Amino acid sequence: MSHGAGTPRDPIPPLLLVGCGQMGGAMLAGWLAEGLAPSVILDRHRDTVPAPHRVVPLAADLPADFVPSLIVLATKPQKAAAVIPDLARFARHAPVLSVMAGKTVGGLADAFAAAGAPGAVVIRAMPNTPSAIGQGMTVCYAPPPATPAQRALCERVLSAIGDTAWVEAEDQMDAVTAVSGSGPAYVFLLAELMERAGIAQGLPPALARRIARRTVSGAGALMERTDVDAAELRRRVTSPGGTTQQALSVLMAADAWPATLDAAIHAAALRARELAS
Ligand SMILES: NC(=O)C1=CN([C@@H]2O[C@H](COP(=O)(O)OP(=O)(O)OC[C@H]3O[C@@H](n4cnc5c(N)ncnc54)[C@H](O)[C@@H]3O)[C@@H](O)[C@H]2O)C=CC1
Ligand SMILES: O=C(O)[C@@H]1CCC=N1
Repeated sequence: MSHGAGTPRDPIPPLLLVGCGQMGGAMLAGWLAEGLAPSVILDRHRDTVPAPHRVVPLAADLPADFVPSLIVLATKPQKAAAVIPDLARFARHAPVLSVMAGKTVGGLADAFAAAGAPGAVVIRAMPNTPSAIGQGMTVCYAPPPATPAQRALCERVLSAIGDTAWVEAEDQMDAVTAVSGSGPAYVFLLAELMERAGIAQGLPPALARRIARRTVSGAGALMERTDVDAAELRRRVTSPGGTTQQALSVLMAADAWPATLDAAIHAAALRARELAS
């Protein structure tokens, strides 16, 4: 997130980023754009990072002299057990920020303890992919052992790539995951379906694609710049007896979007709970 010309900030503290796929890569892009202290990325599927950062394919290749301020865990939840033993030596000195869906701070701290880092502090965050352009939404949860300084460190790192919020109850992270973690996919699906429907209505594919994408991004940008409720912004498009009202009578039928989105978000939250184990 830009902090304005003429107000240079210290770089984001050095990170050990473990897992640099879709989400880790999106966060890294955001951090690189904001200025990141020399950091190390562990992922055998990532070839390069700009200097002075380093990428290593295997935990055995992690530089012995590297002292990260924060370990960002961004592998799939199913890989957590495999990767944690290699990170224990770092977790004795730096907090761990897990962005993995479902995985609880207690379960992760236990895994670090079993791997030889009994005092490891794990903080959870649920970011989303617009972090790549500083437009992310990240919600965090810190358990009681986390110090104010450790919370502030996570806030510094995550606020560099978008908006942040904190919850006091860890079980809310599953609902957050279902709304804002997975949420960009719902919005991209909307663009996809609008494009397809435009083509079905006879538009040239390139034009259908362009107007669908621009409508979604323009509506998002408009919402970003106002506190007006989404429902009111919707009403402002809806002329009585006009075209939008006809469309919304389909979309807003009780068994249409209201029920569908509710069921979708419920399913995602349930899945997050399952991923805990
Ligand atoms: N994709 C998204 O939009 C979001 C994902 N997340 C979370 O982020 C995590 C990663 O998800 P994605 O980036 O989508 O998955 P991904 O599959 O794109 O990335 C995972 C990366 O981890 C790497 N990896 C696997 N084993 C490793 C190991 N032992 N050491 C180091 N790196 C290893 C893989 O090579 C891969 O690049 C998941 O836990 C997910 O719940 C959270 C919010 C949003
Ligand atoms: O689909 C997933 O499980 C991850 C978590 C939120 C977004 N992607």
